[in-house]
Amino acid sequence: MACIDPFKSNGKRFFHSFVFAWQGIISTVKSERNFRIHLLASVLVIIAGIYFRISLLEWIILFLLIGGILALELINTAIECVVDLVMQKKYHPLAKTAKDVGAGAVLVYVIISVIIGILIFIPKLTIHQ
Ligand SMILES: Nc1ncnc2c1ncn2[C@@H]1O[C@H](COP(=O)(O)OP(=O)(O)OP(=O)(O)O)[C@@H](O)[C@H]1O
Repeated sequence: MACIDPFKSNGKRFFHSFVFAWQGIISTVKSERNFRIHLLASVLVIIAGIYFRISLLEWIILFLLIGGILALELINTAIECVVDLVMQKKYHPLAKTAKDVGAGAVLVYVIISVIIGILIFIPKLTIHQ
């Protein structure tokens, strides 16, 4: 939360915000199987990019897609946590909508990323044969 501790120096606050963000990423890696799958897929895509010697523009596109998926998955996890915290195991159609829409956002980005990945790598596969 902004301005929660006015006595902390700006430098310390800046450093702490990195530590908290890193803690959020680590807890998502530990708790979310989908996030781990996306991380593994990202590593495989990077290895494929090195193997096929893709262009600078293709690297930029790939990193935008990888970063987008991981960031969206983190936001989706945050939505799930807030819903679970508020609902305390109670059922509500709006809680379902919130979770399903968050998951849908990730799915849309994954589908687009797969299509772009195919457009980048399929021509390279045919050239290599
Ligand atoms: N409190 C709730 N009220 C209504 N529907 C819910 C609630 N919690 C989860 N759901 C719905 O139940 C289904 C499964 O949810 P669940 O929480 O098990 O998985 P998730 O959070 O969507 O994803 P993950 O696999 O990452 O845990 C989803 O359709 C979700 O929208």
